[in-house]
Amino acid sequence: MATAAPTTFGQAVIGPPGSGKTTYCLGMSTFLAGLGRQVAVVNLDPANEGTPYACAVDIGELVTLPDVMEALKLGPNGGLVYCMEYLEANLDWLHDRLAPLRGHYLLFDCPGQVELCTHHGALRSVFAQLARWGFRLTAAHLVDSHYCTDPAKFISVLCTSLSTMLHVELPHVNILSKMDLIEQFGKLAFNLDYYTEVLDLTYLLDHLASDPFFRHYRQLNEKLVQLIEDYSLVSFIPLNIQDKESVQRVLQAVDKANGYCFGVAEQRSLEAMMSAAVGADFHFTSTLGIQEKYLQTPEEESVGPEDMRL
Ligand SMILES: Nc1nc2c(ncn2[C@@H]2O[C@H](COP(=O)(O)OP(=O)(O)OP(=O)(O)O)[C@@H](O)[C@H]2O)c(=O)[nH]1
Repeated sequence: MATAAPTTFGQAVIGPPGSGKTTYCLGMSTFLAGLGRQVAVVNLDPANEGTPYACAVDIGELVTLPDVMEALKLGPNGGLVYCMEYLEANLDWLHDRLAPLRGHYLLFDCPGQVELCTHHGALRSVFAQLARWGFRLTAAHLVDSHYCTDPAKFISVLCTSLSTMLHVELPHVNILSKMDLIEQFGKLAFNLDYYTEVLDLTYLLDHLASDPFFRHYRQLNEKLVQLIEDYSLVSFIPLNIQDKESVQRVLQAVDKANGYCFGVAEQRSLEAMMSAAVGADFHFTSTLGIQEKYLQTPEEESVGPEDMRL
């Protein structure tokens, strides 16, 4: 009698270019290996030339962006779309490469082109096929946290995150990456939990209206914000990939989303179910902790750099 393939859990790591996907795959795979999970990273980004992690499967064996651009005289965007359509048409290649990795915990490093996750069909159909083959993936969607410091950019991040959630059709965790750099380009207008919980965006609209340029677009922004609030799906988990605590918080959310925490392995069942039950509380207190770590308080701001020296 044929034995059933072991359930394979993992993450599809997606997000705009430069949001930190490859760095996340390296950091998360190291963290998971430390926990004792048998982890493997699959590079599905044909633009990645040389990855910092050891690749168990590399799309570069099937198709590369430079080859496609040269052969078909396409630019980088058209080339990437073609590569993903090529992968979609050659899923048996992926199936064969993944077969020996059944039972591993898989991280898929995906290309960053935004339309692949918001409206183009190729990547979505790759994910759908993976689900049919029994891979239980969570989409780990990274966005650069410094967008929080600009209300207009934050609204567009919310729109992109929402359409990605609706399009990709996987259990989904939105992540604000590079928390250590959040205030690199300006101060946050509100506490961090305002941006992570996404509960009431009216204040953001008011803040935006103080800018003479955006005042003219108030109605448009109102409608966008209303759409995001009506769906009530988008929220974020802050991450600094160098900080183990924040990597662990992301992993908890990911494990909850794809059901890994309810599995039989590890001594985790009860504890994991409890963490699922108190998730809302935990998330709130953890955001406060992160705020204290990475954002300056008004008192600290009033102290000059000399005063802060020990
Ligand atoms: N300070 C800081 N830098 C980070 C963090 N995560 C990623 N980076 C940096 O951000 C830059 C982009 O990271 P990548 O991992 O290449 O981003 P990517 O999303 O894979 O980029 P593409 O492959 O172009 O889509 C690199 O210089 C990383 O070192 C973080 O948590 N903190």
